[in-house]
Amino acid sequence: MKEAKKTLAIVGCGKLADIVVDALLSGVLDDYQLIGSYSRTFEKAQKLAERINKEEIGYRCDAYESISEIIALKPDYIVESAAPVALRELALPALKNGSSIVTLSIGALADEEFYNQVQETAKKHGTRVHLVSGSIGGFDVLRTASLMGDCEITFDTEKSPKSLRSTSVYESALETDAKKVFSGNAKQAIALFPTKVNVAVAASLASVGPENIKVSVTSVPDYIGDDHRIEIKNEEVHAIVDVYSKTSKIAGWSVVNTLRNITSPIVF
Ligand SMILES: NC(=O)C1=CN([C@@H]2O[C@H](COP(=O)(O)OP(=O)(O)OC[C@H]3O[C@@H](n4cnc5c(N)ncnc54)[C@H](O)[C@@H]3O)[C@@H](O)[C@H]2O)C=CC1
Ligand SMILES: O=C([O-])CC(=O)C(=O)O
Repeated sequence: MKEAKKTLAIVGCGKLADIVVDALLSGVLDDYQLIGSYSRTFEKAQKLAERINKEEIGYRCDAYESISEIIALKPDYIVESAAPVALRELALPALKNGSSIVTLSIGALADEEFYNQVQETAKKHGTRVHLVSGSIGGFDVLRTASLMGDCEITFDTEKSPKSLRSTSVYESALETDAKKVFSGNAKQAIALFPTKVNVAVAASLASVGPENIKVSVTSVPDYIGDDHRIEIKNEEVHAIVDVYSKTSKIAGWSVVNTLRNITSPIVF
């Protein structure tokens, strides 16, 4: 018997959400139907819903004006592609109401109390939170190496000063001189760059925790894209996961990959 399609809603209708819709429309996510969208700006949610509706693919997607309306829809999965504050707002009520979450804004989980509440709520209600690989990868080796025993892990990012312009570390000298603009742990990093180092928190959650990973961010003039270099060592294993990406598209595609994995008979 053919399984019923899973229902999906998206919170945060920007560049990465658009990649999920591209995948839905091109048939790469045939096990899902996108039934609801929400974004801080209602027009963006409407625009995303219209992309589904104009194809006349046998169901409708509606745009909503609040996270609570999305939760009330009770979709099987909610894709969060907004910002850590949105994950904070939606996680507990959604998980309680029977929706699992696929999230990009993993930074919200650097707060241990929130992490524990999310974990307990999901467990109690039979729901799950999927942390996507985003702009990095290698969660398998990070989790496995840290299971084996004591390990050390570092996370070093290179970015262009352009992507730091909206942050407190920005100074005009960054346009001409390379500079390490942050050095600390993942909890401190996400507090300083709320939507730019979700990856560092993700790597820490897969290994030693947000306060025990050494994170640095270096600004490099005219750098195009982002490079994230993760290095983990224990007594036996020494692994380096280094992901360069020209744009953040890889993060959108990682949501698609996770959604496919959820319904796949063969699971990575
Ligand atoms: N884990 C990872 O590797 C990565 C994670 N991210 C996360 O994904 C998020 C989305 O990335 P993009 O699509 O590139 O950003 P974007 O700026 O193109 O789109 C985000 C959309 O969400 C909306 N939004 C922002 N805050 C919101 C809130 N509190 N409630 C509802 N809607 C809200 C914005 O209005 C915008 O339409 C980022 O903010 C970041 O937190 C981004 C890149 C990589
Ligand atoms: O795209 C990237 O390189 C990383 C990023 O924005 C994040 O982790 O939030």
